[in-house]
Amino acid sequence: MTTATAVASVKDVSKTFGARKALNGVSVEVKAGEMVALIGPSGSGKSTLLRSITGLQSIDPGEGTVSVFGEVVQKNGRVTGRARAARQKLGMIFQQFNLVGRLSLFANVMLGALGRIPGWKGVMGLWPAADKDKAMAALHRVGVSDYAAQRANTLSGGQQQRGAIARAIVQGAQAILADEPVASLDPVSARKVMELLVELNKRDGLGVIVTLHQVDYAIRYCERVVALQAGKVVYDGPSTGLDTKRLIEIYGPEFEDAFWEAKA
Ligand SMILES: Nc1ncnc2c1ncn2[C@@H]1O[C@H](COP(=O)(O)OP(=O)(O)OP(=O)(O)O)[C@@H](O)[C@H]1O
Repeated sequence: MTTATAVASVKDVSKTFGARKALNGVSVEVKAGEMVALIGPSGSGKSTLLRSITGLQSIDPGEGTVSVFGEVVQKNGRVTGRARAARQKLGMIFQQFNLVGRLSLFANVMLGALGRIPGWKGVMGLWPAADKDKAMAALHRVGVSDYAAQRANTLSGGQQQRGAIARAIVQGAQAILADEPVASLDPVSARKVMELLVELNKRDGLGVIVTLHQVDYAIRYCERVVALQAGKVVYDGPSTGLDTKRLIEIYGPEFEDAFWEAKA
């Protein structure tokens, strides 16, 4: 049953690329305040599922629907007019950070507020003082306020990713959707980013959906895990329920590679 407070409600969603079904009848609901890891072997459909929720990827025509915070954002294979407003409630974090490299970290974080600032003011740098304060507070919170004036492309990956999280905070996101947020980071930076996501979930009540290559992180940081295999949900339950047998079933020959940090 769909609840109005669900961050995302995905019902019977398929997505076909040519002859390949990236998603094959997927149904998942993530409630507000949950922190859910999406795991599965390479090509199992994790990113496609996340992109379908954000409306960046249209789903196959048919019965499948995607709702975000109670608004239907995909129906009959089409992204609806509600998707844009719903997306505003989602802070998106990507593997490659998606900051504007030539802009300062501060300006990048201010871009999170752009949805609320008339364009010309944003372009001229005439940010309202309250938003500037908010941006600095967000940078401070994620631990990179010392780098506010530095160009984003001169920052380390971990600093950039924390900046991207600050941008989501300034945006006023009610949930974070993170696609492989730690895949390009060293283990220490990766842990800091995962701890930040946990903190936003536990302290601020933000829903978090995070795709992860490394099962270690899913088990350590997320209470619920949804595992995909060839576009189908093959596990949806507590991370504590993922024993070796299950993981071998999910990953097959890639099983050992899924424990990236343990081997490092
Ligand atoms: N735009 C596209 N065009 C064609 N095929 C695509 C496209 N996007 C995804 N696919 C295919 O859909 C399947 C699922 O891809 P997806 O990126 O969702 O998997 P994933 O689980 O996120 O993989 P990875 O862990 O390697 O990032 C793959 O077979 C992929 O090649």
